[in-house]
Amino acid sequence: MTENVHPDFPQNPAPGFLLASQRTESTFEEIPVIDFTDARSSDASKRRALAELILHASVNVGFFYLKNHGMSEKRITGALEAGKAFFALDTSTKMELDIGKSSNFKGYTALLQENVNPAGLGDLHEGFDIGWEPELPSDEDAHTARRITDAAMSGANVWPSNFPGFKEAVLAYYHDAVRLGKLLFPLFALALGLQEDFFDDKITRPAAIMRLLHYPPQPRHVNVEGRQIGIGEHTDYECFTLLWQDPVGGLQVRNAAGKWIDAVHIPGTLVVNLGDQFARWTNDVFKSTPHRAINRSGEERYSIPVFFGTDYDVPLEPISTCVSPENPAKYEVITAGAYVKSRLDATYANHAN
Ligand SMILES: O=C(O)CCC(=O)C(=O)O
Ligand SMILES: [Fe+2]
Repeated sequence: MTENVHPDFPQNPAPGFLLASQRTESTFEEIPVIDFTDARSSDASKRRALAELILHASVNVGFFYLKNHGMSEKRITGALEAGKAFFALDTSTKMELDIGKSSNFKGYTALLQENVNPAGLGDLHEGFDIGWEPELPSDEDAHTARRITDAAMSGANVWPSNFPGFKEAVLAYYHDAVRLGKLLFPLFALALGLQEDFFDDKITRPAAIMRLLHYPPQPRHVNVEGRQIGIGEHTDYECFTLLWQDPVGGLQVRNAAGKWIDAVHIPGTLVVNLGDQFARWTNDVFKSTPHRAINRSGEERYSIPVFFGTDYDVPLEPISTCVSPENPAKYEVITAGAYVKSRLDATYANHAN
């Protein structure tokens, strides 16, 4: 035990240990801000202290802001501008990349085409989705064997033709985000009382899905009891999400008392939230918290989530620190890929138009 680490944070926790951390009342009013500087520290006690902050945010809120995350502002602006230019194209050009035509959930989602909340009438945003793409050809060679067992939503990305610079700007952001995600996994492992490298062989070709999102202003007459909003109430499907949002605002997080807490824009930060793969893996010690977005600003809103799952062939087996004889595993074991695909199928099958 190092002096910076809380005594409740043992190095070799027993099975069931983290069940004691299960939140009972997530009536949070604020979303914590966590400084990520120590993620890159060579001092293990600093990384463990950071992991402890992440543990608390994960069991009590399911959301936190990351500051000093290290992502390049230039790349963020590049991806944002690329998204704005893409969404400004005419609808027929965008519909050439219609996600509905894709067998692996890649491409363009028109306004109201998606519906994350089955009680909703379609989500008031348009989007552009990509999945894994290697940064260097050698990344791909190293994982050829894995491709064979990949789930249905892996496979080639689609890109607009005659649109110079778009693919480069989007992929530059994507690879920055993947690097950041790969730094977060070891911290979540430490937070769960696991070896820091627990996820390493499970994220060789991570199921990182990136979306460019555009939320037009909410028309006043359409807000039928919240049933047609920017993105309806939902939980995310993967392990965690890294979200960049512009200053327009509109993201809200629901606490256990049913109160919507604004996840306001904090300059220089990214929002991290946990998803259902982690909830399943941790037997609900990490809970994925419901959230939604409503753009009431009267301005256009843009955001860029990247959803981080493990490699698609990894089974979501409950983690030992989160299971005990009194609290047996709640969820059936399923591969990460099969789980995410089932959720994506539902999202696109639900749409109201
Ligand atoms: O755009 C946002 O602020 C939230 C997006 C979101 O929750 C999602 O895409 O899952
Ligand atoms: Fe979400």
